Amino acid sequence: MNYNLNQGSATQEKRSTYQALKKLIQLISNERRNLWIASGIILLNSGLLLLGPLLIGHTIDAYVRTKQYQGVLQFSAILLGMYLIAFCTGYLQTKLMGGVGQRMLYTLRNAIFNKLQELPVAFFNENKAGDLISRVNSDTDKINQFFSQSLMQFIGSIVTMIGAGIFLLLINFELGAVTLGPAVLILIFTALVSPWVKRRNAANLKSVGGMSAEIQESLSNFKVIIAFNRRDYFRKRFDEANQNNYRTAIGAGLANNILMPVYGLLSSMAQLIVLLFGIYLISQGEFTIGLLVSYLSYAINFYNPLKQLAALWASFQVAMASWDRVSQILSLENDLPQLKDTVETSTSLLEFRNVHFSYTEGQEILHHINFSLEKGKTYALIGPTGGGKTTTASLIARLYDATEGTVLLSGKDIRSYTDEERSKKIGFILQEPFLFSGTVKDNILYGNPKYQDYSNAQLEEVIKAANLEALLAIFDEGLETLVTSGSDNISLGQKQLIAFMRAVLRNPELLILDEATANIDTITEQLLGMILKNLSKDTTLVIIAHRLNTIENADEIFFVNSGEVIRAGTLDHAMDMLLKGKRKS
Ligand SMILES: Nc1ncnc2c1ncn2[C@@H]1O[C@H](COP(=O)(O)OP(=O)(O)OP(=O)(O)O)[C@@H](O)[C@H]1O
Repeated sequence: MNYNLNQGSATQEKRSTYQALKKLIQLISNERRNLWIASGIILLNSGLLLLGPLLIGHTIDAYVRTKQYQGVLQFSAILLGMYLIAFCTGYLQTKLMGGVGQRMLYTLRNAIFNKLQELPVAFFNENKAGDLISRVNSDTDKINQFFSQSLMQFIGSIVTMIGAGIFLLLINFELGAVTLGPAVLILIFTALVSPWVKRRNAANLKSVGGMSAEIQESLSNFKVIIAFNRRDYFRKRFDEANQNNYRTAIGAGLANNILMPVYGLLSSMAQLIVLLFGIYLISQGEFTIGLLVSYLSYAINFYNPLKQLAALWASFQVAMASWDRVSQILSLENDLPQLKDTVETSTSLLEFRNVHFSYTEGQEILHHINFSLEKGKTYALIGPTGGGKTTTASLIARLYDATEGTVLLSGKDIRSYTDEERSKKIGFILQEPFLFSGTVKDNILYGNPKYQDYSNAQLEEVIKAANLEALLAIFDEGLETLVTSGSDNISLGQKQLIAFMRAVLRNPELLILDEATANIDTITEQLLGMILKNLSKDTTLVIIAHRLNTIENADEIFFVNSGEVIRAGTLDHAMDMLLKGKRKS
């Protein structure tokens, strides 16, 4: 599966705006009550707004022209009451929708974050963290802004327009038809430019994601940048990303505002038509001044919301473009599905059967691999850089699935285990261990529910029983040693020790160490060797190492080169192969 969100094919389905909107609305389905109340308020407000001109027209014709000022005062008081009700209900509606928007934002961010947690390693290889952060933070906020600030105005404007349009046609059909003529032009124009507006906004959001990715990359690599004095290089890259964002923002701004002047012009034209045609009708005795005043108000009530819609339409298009980016993530599926229980077909703890693997289609990294690992034995994977050791280990831990062939764990297809079952059986100490902010204890217990509620004293007992005591002693404050964000207060070797303790305490059946001792001094390395030796006799070890002394106790050595895994026999032979880069079948 192509997980690259910035390549068209990662979008699972091309959807119409209607379908996209329908899916988005589903997210706030539990807000039905609030939405109904808000909609009721809109209807009430629009009704009051539409009743106003009728009352004003009636007041002019019935009381102003006949100079009955008491009637004028009475109707003015009614109008004032109506405006006050509209003010209060408008406030209530803003409050309701603000809450709906924030809850939607909360749900949406949770949904994306949970989806990100479900996705496989391949997804994170293909996408930059900065772009993903921008989708989680900024795109969701754009959707929230539309829902909390614009949606009800949007609906209110449409309701008022429809109501005003009906009044215009009812009062005088001919005049109404002429008045509404420019609106038809506006509709056609809007329908024509909308896809373009959405594209401009999508390009802008993409550039915001790109800029965020640049910032993230330079911030997380700042030491290399400073050490290599490459600040100018990153400044230039950021400047390019910023310029791109500037260009696309101008494009989006223009697109978002293009409707405004057109709406303004056509709305003024409509009012001019009403005035000219209305005066003509009055001169013919078919219309009254009061009716013309009402009529003009309705025309304004029709075209003003239309102008407002032009602004709201832009916010709608931004929200839709944001939703496309967000739903792209939500519609992705993990391409490492769990198979239904399969039959046991191997007696080994782990077996690679005719395994082929490619990260990218057409570029095979592992070719036709066959080997098996037995319970309680220690295996070493050696070979030149880029030969495929980490890839082989990643397939053992099912970070990826074989493109062809099968990996069997305890005799069954590795794909038939749940993530929980598999991660319980297999421990993987990565080349670059990652630690979370917190304490050494938090990091050691990460992913280990068994000791989660243990006190420090109890945990220290467990650590002692696992022979890890000497490793913990390396940390000044023991279990309570702080690991700060980015874990810069801890050396790389110390990080590897924490990752080591984390993996050993989980007591897996198969433990993979990928260059796990590369940054550890020889004495501590010997200590780790002892700890590994004292692991349960049933634990199988897979050690990837460049330093050959690390693997001298291995029961079997595999030489991994050019995507092939070959039994290397003795350590001397393996060394010979490594030195000569010789390939042997
Ligand atoms: N995420 C990835 N996407 C595409 N290609 C990859 C990816 N990771 C590794 N490769 C490629 O796969 C090949 C094998 O890489 P791998 O990391 O398995 O080698 P290795 O033997 O572990 O190297 P080292 O000793 O340097 O850790 C290399 O050609 C590498 O470029």
